[in-house]
Amino acid sequence: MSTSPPIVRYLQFENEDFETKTQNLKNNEEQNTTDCERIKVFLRLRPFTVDEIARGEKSAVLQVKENRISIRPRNRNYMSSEVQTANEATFEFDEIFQDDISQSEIFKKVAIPFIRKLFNGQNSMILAYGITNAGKTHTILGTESEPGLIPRSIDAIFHSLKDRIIQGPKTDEKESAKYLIECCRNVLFSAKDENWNSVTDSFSDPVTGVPSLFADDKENNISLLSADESLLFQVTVSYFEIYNDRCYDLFDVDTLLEAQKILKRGLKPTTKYRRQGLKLKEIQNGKIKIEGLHEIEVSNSAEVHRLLQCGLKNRQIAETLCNRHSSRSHTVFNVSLKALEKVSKKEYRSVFEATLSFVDLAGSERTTKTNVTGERLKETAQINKSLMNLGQCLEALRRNQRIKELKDEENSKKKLLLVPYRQSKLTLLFRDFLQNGSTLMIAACSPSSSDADETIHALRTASFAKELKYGLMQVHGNSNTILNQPKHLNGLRPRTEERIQLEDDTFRPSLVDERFQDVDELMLEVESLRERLAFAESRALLIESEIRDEVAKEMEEALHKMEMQYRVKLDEASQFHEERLERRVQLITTTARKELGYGAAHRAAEHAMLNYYKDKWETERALHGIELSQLKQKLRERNLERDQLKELLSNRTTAYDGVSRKNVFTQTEENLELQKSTSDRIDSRNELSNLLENFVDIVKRFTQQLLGENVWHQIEDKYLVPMIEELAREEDCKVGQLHMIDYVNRLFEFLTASTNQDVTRETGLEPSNDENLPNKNQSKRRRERRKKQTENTTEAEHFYVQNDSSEAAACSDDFDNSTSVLSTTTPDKVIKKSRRSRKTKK
Ligand SMILES: Nc1ncnc2c1ncn2[C@@H]1O[C@H](COP(=O)(O)OP(=O)(O)OP(=O)(O)O)[C@@H](O)[C@H]1O
Repeated sequence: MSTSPPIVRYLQFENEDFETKTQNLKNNEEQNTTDCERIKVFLRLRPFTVDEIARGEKSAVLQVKENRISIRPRNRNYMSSEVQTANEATFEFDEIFQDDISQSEIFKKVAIPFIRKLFNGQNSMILAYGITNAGKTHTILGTESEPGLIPRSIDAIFHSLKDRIIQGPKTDEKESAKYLIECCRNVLFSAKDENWNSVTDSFSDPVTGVPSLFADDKENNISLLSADESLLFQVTVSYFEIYNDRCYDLFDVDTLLEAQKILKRGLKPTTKYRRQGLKLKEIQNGKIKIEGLHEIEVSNSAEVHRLLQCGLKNRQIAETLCNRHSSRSHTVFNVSLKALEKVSKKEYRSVFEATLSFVDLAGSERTTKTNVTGERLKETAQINKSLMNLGQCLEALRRNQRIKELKDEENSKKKLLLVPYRQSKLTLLFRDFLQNGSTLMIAACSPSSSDADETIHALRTASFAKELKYGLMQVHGNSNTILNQPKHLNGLRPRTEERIQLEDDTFRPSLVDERFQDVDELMLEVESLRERLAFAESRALLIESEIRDEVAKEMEEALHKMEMQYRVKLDEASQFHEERLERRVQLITTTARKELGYGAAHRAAEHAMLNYYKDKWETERALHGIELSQLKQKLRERNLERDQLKELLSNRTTAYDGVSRKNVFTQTEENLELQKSTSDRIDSRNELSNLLENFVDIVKRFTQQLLGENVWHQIEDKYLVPMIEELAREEDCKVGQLHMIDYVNRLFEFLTASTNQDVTRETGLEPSNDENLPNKNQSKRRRERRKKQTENTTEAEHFYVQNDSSEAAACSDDFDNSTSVLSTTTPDKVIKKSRRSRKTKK
């Protein structure tokens, strides 16, 4: 069972205590000062892998002598002139670990001095650098059977501190740690990852008594890792990765929960998986803080191992779901110690805070060699860029350091190089370590000849680091930590400032450094402004799209409303027009029915009248025809009688002599002729006058009834009066008869045409084409009269007229028949004969 750790109450440092503590810590530090003067670079040569042996790879390592290594380049053309000439590249390091060195030896030589520094309140960083597949992860993390630096260091820390580890006050962060572990356990269990228990069980747990890696390791002499006996410690850990120049928290619970869901569906790459990138923020004195990074307080190494598994799982899920290649990111694992001193039973005061960072850099590789494309190419480019930037920073630092070391007036005036920390997140975060902190670099080296060129390039960069010396050793300070500074440690601030004051006696940064710092600050500000701008732009875009959506929605609603209104109006209008049309149809139907009845009666009367006059006309005409034929017959008989008398007379003349007889006969003949013509004339005139009277009477009635008073007067003036006058002038009764027949024919023609036109007007049929008709003007007048009537009529009347046209046409046909009968009874031959007879008479 675990004993509950004491609750810490933080107190302000008192100045006297602080001085004493500082002196003690400084003494402790002195023994390590020589180690910390410059960045140390170790080279670790890995053995050939199974694959390489299978491929029959040759070794690129020509020679390893003490701390020097010579590598044969694969392609000399890419190398510097020195290497080209010598056909080898030689590098010197602080120490070279051959391929047979064990993980525990590496731990002893590399990590133990840094754990000591951590206990003494010094920030430090262990950095694994090298090309891909060179053995960096193997060194930093190791495997289950061969744990690397991190698990061993954690184990060593907890083993050394044992029961001096205390728990801080309950914070949200602590709660989230428990939650994270729980989530992680669920994730791992759901993934049926059996490594979980086996990995965690293999490490020590001081509380539960699980044996430590170092429990029986007398050789390593872990007890050397001693910390001030009077101090208690709080341990926190954090884990993050830098992928495509963005920071991601590997202890992020949300991503784990998201992963948990995806795991249930089966782990497959998906575009829906999005991780929240963390922002870098500048805090006091130009320090960089990662906003939102989880720092989890831990009480035993088993807990840390679980958390480490959580982080690795998170990374693995991200790799799988984002279809990312393994180790394409830089990972950083931080272990932080807060040293506390007990001042009373329940009260503690903070002494220092320090962090040990383990950095596993992604391996550089040639894109042309691996033929990567798309997202993989972008990853590789980002990795190469950040590593190149790291190399540039190291080179710039080395050159600036050399200039400073010369202490020559002329040289010191030379322009110092600007160290490009801000060109990548990696160098920006490690700036303090590179400038001031205690750093150790492990250059992982592949022995394979196929990797020789890349190895040479990486080792050259590493060798730059080797030459660097720390500008300032910050003992017990927390200024170069890349972790967030907890608020409750504000009590340490006066002490830290005082320490910096002391350190200023030994080292005062040059004006150039200050200027650089200004530039750095400005650049950081520029970067933060850029980020704010990008955020503002994305926010503006979001707002714009929201507004657009809103406006579009409003417009859609308005249009819909309008459409509905118009629909209603349209329905109303169509209903109104339908009703109106119906009413009109009804009205027209009613009116038409009425008008149709009246029109039919009217036309029936007209028709009956016409028939009556037609019959009468026929009778009269037949009568006059008989009379005329009787007269003609009489005329023929008289002529025959005369011819007989003439023949008798000539016979008698031949029988008697003498002129006197002839003269007597001639005289008698003339007298007879005169007598005969006189008696004929008297008889015919009486008949003719009777005929004329009847005729005029019929025409008058007919015309007045059918065509009107005006037409009658016109006929009277134009035909009847001239006819009567001519007949009166004509003494010859026969000629008078012929004239009368002529007049009658003309009058018939006129009447026929007038009647046709009248009927046509009423029925809508075409008028006659006879241009010579005398009643043209009259017809026109009739048309006008009819038009006036039509204007006053309603649509119903038009409707009636059209529908009644057949009846009118039938009426017109009857009249045509009657007039044609009349016309045929007055043949042209009679007229021609009368004309001939008139001519002969003249
Ligand atoms: N010292 C060693 N002893 C035995 N095997 C090793 C050693 N170093 C590395 N290996 C093996 O070499 C392979 C590559 O190692 P590792 O994954 O650590 O390379 P890396 O540099 O981290 O690669 P990357 O940059 O791609 O992550 C692994 O299979 C690992 O087990």
